[in-house]
Amino acid sequence: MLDAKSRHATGCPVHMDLPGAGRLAHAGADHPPVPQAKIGILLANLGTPDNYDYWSMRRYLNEFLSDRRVIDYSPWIWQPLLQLIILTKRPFSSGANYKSIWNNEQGESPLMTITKAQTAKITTTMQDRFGEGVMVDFCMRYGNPSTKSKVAAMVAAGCEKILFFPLYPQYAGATTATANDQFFRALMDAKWQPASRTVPPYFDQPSYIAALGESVKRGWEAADEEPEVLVCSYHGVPKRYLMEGDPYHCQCQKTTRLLREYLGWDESRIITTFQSRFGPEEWLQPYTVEEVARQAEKGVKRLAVIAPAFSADCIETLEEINEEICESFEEAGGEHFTYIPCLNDDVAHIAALCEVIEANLQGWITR
Ligand SMILES: C=CC1=C(C)c2cc3[nH]c(cc4nc(cc5[nH]c(cc1n2)c(C)c5CCC(=O)O)C(CCC(=O)O)=C4C)c(C)c3C=C
Ligand SMILES: [Fe+2]
Ligand SMILES: [Fe+2]
Repeated sequence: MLDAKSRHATGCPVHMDLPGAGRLAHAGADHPPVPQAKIGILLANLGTPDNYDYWSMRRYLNEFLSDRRVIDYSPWIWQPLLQLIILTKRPFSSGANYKSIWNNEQGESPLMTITKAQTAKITTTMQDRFGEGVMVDFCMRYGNPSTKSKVAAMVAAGCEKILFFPLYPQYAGATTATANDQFFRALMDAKWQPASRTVPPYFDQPSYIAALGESVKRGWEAADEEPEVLVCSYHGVPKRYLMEGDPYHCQCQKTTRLLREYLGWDESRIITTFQSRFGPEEWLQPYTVEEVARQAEKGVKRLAVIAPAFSADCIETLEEINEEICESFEEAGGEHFTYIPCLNDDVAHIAALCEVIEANLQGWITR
């Protein structure tokens, strides 16, 4: 009869160091199942409501706007304002905006549909390169699928290493850092904690800039008449965050410069602006909605907007840029407004993201 130690050794793939399929689960009364070792690549985006009704919107906005990386006021002051005023009104107005862009066929928001498409394509590329030992999935910082549930699923599937990739080209505390915080919180629950890495911002990756540049060229070709000015509209943050050391503003400015250099344009044709201001504080300037009106007042008739901070089209691009910002330009005398879509699951974008992933897998796996 085997004693406990040798029973463990007979079945446990880690202990026995069995190669390949030999690692498949041994389970018994005296040992948990141990799956084949894998590397997990977990993509992360911001999150989106499950639906556009009041309660779905309220749940989502509550989680989002209670995050102190997003709004850093003292909870003693902020929470009463949020719970009693903002969350009684905003779920209705934001819900109506979401309804206008909803993917009714799949019953989800565009951000969800696009993130799924990106994940499917990245999975194919990564498994072609590295085989079945690599597992790709996505999670959201707010709402579903939660970061916690996806980290738990990767650990249960045998991921002994996880590469966590927040899909924001530019770093911001309100996006990249809070996604990473949530990832590390999820790891706190793991008995067997995987080795983990987070992917740094990739705004200066040449293949990302080239993908943006090619999408601008396509936008120029598709426009009825060639636009005179390109506005690079980034999601805003309070100006105070820049003054307190957040590099987001600088990385946005540099993205525009690299894009301009890629296109070979001079500075008069391309502008950096910031959108989606929220609350009474000053945010990064110039505000997109005001700048497009100023351009029209200066005589610009044909203007294009691109949103390089978003890896996928979402409420902020499909609704805010295409409607509110377009209206502001046209009301001030502008005639042709072109919105250049986000890179989404475009071939060049997927190739750029896979290049970033592969660079960050160095030392863990090679082709
Ligand atoms: C209130 C403060 C906010 C900060 C700071 C902020 C930063 C920030 N956000 C993104 C990307 C996205 N934001 C999205 C939606 C969204 N953002 C805020 C507020 C702040 N964002 C709100 C209240 C909402 C919800 C919609 C609304 O009620 O207006 C989304 C879209 C999600 C979707 O479902 O489509 C994205 C993506 C970045 C990149 C950023 C700072 C760098
Ligand atoms: Fe936002
Ligand atoms: Fe700067």
